[in-house]
Amino acid sequence: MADIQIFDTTLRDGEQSPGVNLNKSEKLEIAKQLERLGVDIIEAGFPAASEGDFEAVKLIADSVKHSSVTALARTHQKDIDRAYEALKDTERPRIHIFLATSPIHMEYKLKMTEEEVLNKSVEMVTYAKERFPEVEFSAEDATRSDIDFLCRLIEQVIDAGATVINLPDTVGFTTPYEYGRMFKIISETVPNIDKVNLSCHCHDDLGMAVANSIAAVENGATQVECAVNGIGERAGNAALEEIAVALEIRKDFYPYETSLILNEIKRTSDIVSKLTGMYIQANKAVIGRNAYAHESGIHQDGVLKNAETYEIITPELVGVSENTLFLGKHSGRHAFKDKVMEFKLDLSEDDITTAFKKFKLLTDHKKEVTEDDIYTILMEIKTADTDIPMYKLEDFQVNYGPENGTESEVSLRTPDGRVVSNKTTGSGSVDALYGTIKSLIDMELNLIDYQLNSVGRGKDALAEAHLQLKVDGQVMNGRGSAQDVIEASANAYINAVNRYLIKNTEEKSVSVSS
Ligand SMILES: CC(=O)SCCNC(=O)CCNC(=O)[C@H](O)C(C)(C)COP(=O)(O)OP(=O)(O)OC[C@H]1O[C@@H](n2cnc3c(N)ncnc32)[C@H](O)[C@@H]1OP(=O)(O)O
Ligand SMILES: CC(C)C(=O)C(=O)O
Ligand SMILES: [Mg+2]
Repeated sequence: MADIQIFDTTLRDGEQSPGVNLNKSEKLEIAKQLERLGVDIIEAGFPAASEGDFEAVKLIADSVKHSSVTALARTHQKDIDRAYEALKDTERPRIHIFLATSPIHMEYKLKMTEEEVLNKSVEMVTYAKERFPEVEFSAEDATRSDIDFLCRLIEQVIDAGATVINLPDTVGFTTPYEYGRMFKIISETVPNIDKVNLSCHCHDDLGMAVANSIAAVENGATQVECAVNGIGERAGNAALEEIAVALEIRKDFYPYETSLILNEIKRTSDIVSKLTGMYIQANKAVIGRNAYAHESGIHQDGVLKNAETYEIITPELVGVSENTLFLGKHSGRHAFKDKVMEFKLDLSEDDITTAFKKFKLLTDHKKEVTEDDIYTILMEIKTADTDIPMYKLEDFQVNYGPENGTESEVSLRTPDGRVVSNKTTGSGSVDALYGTIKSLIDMELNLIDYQLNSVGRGKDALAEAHLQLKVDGQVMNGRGSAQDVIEASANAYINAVNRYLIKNTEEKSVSVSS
């Protein structure tokens, strides 16, 4: 077993990032990639929070084989029962129970005394242990808790059957020295601490989540909780890729092994970024676009003479490669399939046929089809895997008119198979287009956020639009790509509406059958 267990919370704490809203198939794609990355534990969600979360955790638990799957629960029997229902068929189930231990959380949020928190924790760990072989207990807001109370509580929940004790820095308040000292005190004071794995869970409010996690490891933590691209509540969680690469590059200093397959990092980061719509800043450590670029003359000169003058991480280590050319206009299905299999996605023959058709269409317009383009196509196919009737863009036209406004005409196929059309005017191309689509859909639609990016470089790069749309009061993310920016924008808008239909149809069918 590796010295440090990697507990990935991208699908739970990561999904708590404002505006992130993944559906079941998107969560499954991310979970499978986390498994390929070699994470030890995947926190798949919070089953008691919603039917959608329950379904996603169950799907992941039933599909993932090489990582342990866990789910979050409050100290309520019904949360633990719900987690048990979702996880019971996975090979290595773990429950993750939490309760806050800081004075401010106990007094104002929970309205409980120290003794009540202690007794409830013991009671629920005991209850969970009758159902799960692995029980993780988190003392929420541990870094603002009284250390003597924390030690007393930890000792008792270990006696009740906890196998992992997590000490979260819930509000990103601590510093490396202070957090390390807390782990040291707990390791030296709690008499039965050697029976459990100690875990850290850091938030990045003061920009110290990764440094704090490493300080915890230096002081006895054997599990690190983190999220891909550092996503998570508020400023996010400690970034998995930064912790993994820091431990690897500085192994002279940190002699700890993890079971991560480092050259899967870039692929994992790309999937998470694409599906969550959370873009990665160019200068982000390890996976940012500029992380391996050398701009200034003296640096370029040094790198040409010896790359190690300015490069401590090689791009290959984390799977960053030149965005290589894919196949061309004259490629056949066999060669295409061979190349596509290199992405290691779980693709059916139907998926490959659909992807091949889209690839051929693209080669009609785009001179250079890259791996990124194909990846975008494959991700769209993988995550739109549903029989639920949806809206489809049939045709559109936008006529830019600076004086009388821009005119847009759109034809949509509705979920019940009709084709509806309308023409409206707006203040710009996207405004006009969205106004027309909105007029064709009988729901309350309000655009909250819209972003446009290019996939890859060059004038014929694919455009990728991401947006947030309030659909009948629920905030939905939408994503669309196309070679044309207007078409990508239309696809993203319709995608958000369709995601709403999928979410609500799935939730309805679950509550009818349960
Ligand atoms: C630090 C973290 O990341 S914690 C995880 C945060 N994640 C989430 O909250 C997931 C999304 N949440 C939800 O969907 C909802 O909040 C639910 C379904 C979990 C609960 O919804 P509701 O029942 O409507 O309660 P609401 O969210 O308003 O308030 C939370 C309640 O849980 C209580 N609570 C909070 N933490 C815990 C805990 N660990 N154990 C037991 N009760 C808790 C609060 O005190 C409050 O109780 P109250 O209603 O008696 O005042
Ligand atoms: C639920 C716990 C582990 C959490 O996310 C936090 O305290 O930040
Ligand atoms: Mg957290």
